[in-house]
Amino acid sequence: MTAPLPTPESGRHTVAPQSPNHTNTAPSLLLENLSMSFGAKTVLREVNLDVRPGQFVALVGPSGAGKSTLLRLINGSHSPTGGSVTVLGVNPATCGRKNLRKLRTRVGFVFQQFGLVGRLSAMENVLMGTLGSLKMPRYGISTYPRPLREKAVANLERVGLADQRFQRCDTLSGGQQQRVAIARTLMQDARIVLADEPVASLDPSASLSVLNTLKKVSAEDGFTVICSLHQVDLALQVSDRVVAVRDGSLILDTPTPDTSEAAVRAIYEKAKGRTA
Ligand SMILES: Nc1ncnc2c1ncn2[C@@H]1O[C@H](COP(=O)(O)OP(=O)(O)OP(=O)(O)O)[C@@H](O)[C@H]1O
Repeated sequence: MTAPLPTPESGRHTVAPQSPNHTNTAPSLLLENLSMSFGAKTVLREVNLDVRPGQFVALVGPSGAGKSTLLRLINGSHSPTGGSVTVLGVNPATCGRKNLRKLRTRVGFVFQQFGLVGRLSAMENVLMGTLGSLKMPRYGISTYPRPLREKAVANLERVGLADQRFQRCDTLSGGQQQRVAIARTLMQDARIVLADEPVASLDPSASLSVLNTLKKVSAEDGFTVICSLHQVDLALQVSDRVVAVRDGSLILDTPTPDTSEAAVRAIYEKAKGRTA
């Protein structure tokens, strides 16, 4: 059953589709009139967005549109020059260092370049996802508490890599490495995962496999995903909702079933036309 859509307020992109089981919960992410400038350059303009728990949002838009900046604002790596970000009920720009550290344990990040330690095994990289919650640094798998080791194996199983757990990460394929990075994020029990072009360096088949893995585990655990992607076909295959940014403005916010590949591709074509 599809949840009814709220009536959009005039002039604002507001709540789009909601996860059917989470219709009355607080948003995972709320952006209100969010603006960002670097010096004289305005990169984001008055962005409004309300994302409910469990949604998989594909963030699309041409190069330079402001997608990574948006993810960095959500993560608290940048402070906005206007408006506000509320993530899991917390404003990362004003919550203070201690609360920001706490918030980041509940916000996972998946990067284009995986962010793994190549000379370490898949298992140890996954265990490193728990370091934020441990008091002491750890050296080697056996120095992690047993329940965490069991959880790491379970998470590697969930992403289809239990058999490769002792393999060095730099000997895994790109798609496998990104699935290790997802398993590492699962160790945090994150409630929201920000993925910045997670499949940009992978071939189409590995890209689909990684995104399907992310979708599967997010559905199992009920966490929210905000995933920037340039591959329009993949964005439409895996997301519940498509949000497009162009020149720093949010220009499309729609349930995925209500849009088409042509409509999303047109956003890129128009940008190309302007710079041609
Ligand atoms: N720290 C910074 N200082 C100055 N300008 C910045 C900074 N970070 C980003 N920008 C500028 O902001 C604009 C948006 O960049 P951003 O990386 O957010 O775009 P994007 O949509 O993620 O692009 P891509 O798809 O190519 O990754 C670009 O013009 C970029 O040069």
